[in-house]
Amino acid sequence: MSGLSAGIGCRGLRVHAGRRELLSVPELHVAAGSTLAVLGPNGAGKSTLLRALGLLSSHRVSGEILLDGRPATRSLLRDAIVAVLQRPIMRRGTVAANVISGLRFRGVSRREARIRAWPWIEALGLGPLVGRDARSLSIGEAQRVSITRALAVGPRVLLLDEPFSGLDSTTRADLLADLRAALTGQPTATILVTHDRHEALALAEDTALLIDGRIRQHGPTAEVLDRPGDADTARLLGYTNLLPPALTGGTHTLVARPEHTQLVLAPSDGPADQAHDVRSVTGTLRRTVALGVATRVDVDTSAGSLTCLHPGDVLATELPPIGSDVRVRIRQARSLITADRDEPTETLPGPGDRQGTRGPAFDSEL
Ligand SMILES: Nc1ncnc2c1ncn2[C@@H]1O[C@H](COP(=O)(O)OP(=O)(O)OP(=O)(O)O)[C@@H](O)[C@H]1O
Repeated sequence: MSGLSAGIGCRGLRVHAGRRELLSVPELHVAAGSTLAVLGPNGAGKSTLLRALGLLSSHRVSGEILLDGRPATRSLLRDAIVAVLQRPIMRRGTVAANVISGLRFRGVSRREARIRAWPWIEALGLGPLVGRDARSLSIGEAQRVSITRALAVGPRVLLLDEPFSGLDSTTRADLLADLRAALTGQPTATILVTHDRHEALALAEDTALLIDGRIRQHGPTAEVLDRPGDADTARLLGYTNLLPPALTGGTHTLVARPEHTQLVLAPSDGPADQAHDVRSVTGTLRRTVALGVATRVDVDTSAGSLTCLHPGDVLATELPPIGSDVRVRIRQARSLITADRDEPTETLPGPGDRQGTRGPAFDSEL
């Protein structure tokens, strides 16, 4: 492999449906032994990218798919790639039969397949389920079987098309952790497509943000998730409050997460009233929604709407009436980075805010 980088990638990849360009990726490489998350909203082109990488697209595709640095053919890719889809497909028979079926499909004898699959069955905790009828499994169990089947093949390339999206949060967290552990040290190049930044954080060293068929940002996951480059990527990453200079009196557009944006409910809530203090903006209270674990408060400002999130239940008596003039305090915000990435990232720890301000935010999903 001298001079060629092991893994999968593409060069000048473009996908069209009729005249519409669905995807344009000038260059992408996922090295053997590493995981890339492709994070994007619905319709961004994530599945289009996976299908194109497997040369399985039904659309017009141009450019090169590279396997270990060389242009790949469909048959080379068929041998190299295993895909796990959003909905697990279980064949008739037991869990054990399903796990070995990927190897059997590739011509491995039943005996050899059992020997090779067993460490993966153990690693993914499927031991107690091996004798079960695979069609009687819950969706979480079936997805675990589907991932184990893929890993047992020892694929050079593993494509994961939102396999965790139908799972409850505990099942998803457990499976993500087990998969990450299982992939560690393996020579597999893995691509996870997802719309969930928490999955990217849990599984992938690197993340690419895909919006409208183009990669807007690409780099180490923690860095990409915490440094939105523009309003679209900020929204994708949970920085849904946009604070232009006209609103804050500052010099850069800032973005903030709802959980770092709160109504000033009492004077003791902090010194948020200095002139031009970017931690404080004014607006009109539009509505409040009790979410159980938090109270959401929407505020209209001269530059659009802001969402505030207060932990726990805020009593109605503590909240000003709808239509009141209110002040909103921004406890942490980021400057949108520019293309040259030299613009300073502005982080604003609020008074008494002891949270770390670097690194990805492990905030709750709203
Ligand atoms: N035959 C087609 N003609 C026109 N547009 C198409 C066609 N097939 C797909 N598209 C469009 O391509 C875009 C990308 O679709 P794709 O399924 O790759 O997105 P995605 O990021 O995987 O979305 P999701 O998260 O919703 O699955 C979408 O806007 C979709 O409407």
